[in-house]
Amino acid sequence: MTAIQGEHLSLQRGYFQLDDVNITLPAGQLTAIVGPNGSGKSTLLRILTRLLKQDQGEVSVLGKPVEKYKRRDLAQTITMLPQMKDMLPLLTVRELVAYGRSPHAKGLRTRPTRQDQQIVDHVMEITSIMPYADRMFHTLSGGEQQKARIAMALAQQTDILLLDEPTTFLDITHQFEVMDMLRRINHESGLTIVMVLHDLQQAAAYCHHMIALKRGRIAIAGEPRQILTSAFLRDIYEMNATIKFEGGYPVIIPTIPHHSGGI
Ligand SMILES: Nc1ncnc2c1ncn2[C@@H]1O[C@H](COP(=O)(O)OP(=O)(O)OP(=O)(O)O)[C@@H](O)[C@H]1O
Repeated sequence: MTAIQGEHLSLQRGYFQLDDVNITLPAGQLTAIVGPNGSGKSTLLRILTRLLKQDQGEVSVLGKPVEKYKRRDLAQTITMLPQMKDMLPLLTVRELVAYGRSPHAKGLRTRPTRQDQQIVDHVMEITSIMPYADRMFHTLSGGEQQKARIAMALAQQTDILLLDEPTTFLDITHQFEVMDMLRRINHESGLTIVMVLHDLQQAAAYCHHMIALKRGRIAIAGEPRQILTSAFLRDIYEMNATIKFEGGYPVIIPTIPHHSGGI
């Protein structure tokens, strides 16, 4: 089953052109969208979530054209967590997570229901942020903040979660903690998770499916361990490297030119 389908998507933004992109995001899987800086990853995510309108092409979400969704129905189906730098609200962690329930509020009701509270508690448990529930969000470390933001997105209880660079700015321990957590949630609940990632090793180790963009076009898509090759790195990132699998984990070994007199 397909979670999101984009057909012949094009958009001109200044000098940048997203050019006839055809994309299929499988339901119930972890998908990585990768590609060099400025290749159009965030632009594509924003089109897929109707935050940006394409010049041409169609997007369908769970088989239904995205423009046929009422705003509230779409917010109950799909959520996108933007990059971390975009958000620093003056709320407690619990208030922030509860904010994820807003698409489910009935009428003008602003007070959370008992069910809302149970969902908020549940997502704070599974993201291990319960100990910070009453702390102000801005006092948390980067890794704790990212888990709180993910909890807020999970509280929205959508079928599809899109994350723009969920591990950027995190130290290596927190990067793996977040990736492990997302894989566990996908495995346990079948939530469709789509992430823009810069770390190709993590993308290949954790994701079922990988889509690479280059200069506004889809360069290649497929099973990450199959497509992550030296040719992939040369064609898409213009770098020379070899790839080894150590204990099943892909390791990129760059070819570093030797300069006389260097280290
Ligand atoms: N509002 C805008 N006006 C003009 N150009 C824009 C606008 N927004 C984005 N762009 C350009 O579109 C291109 C693609 O941007 P986008 O943010 O989608 O790339 P990205 O692949 O997500 O990059 P990164 O990995 O650096 O986050 C970039 O060259 C960017 O400068």
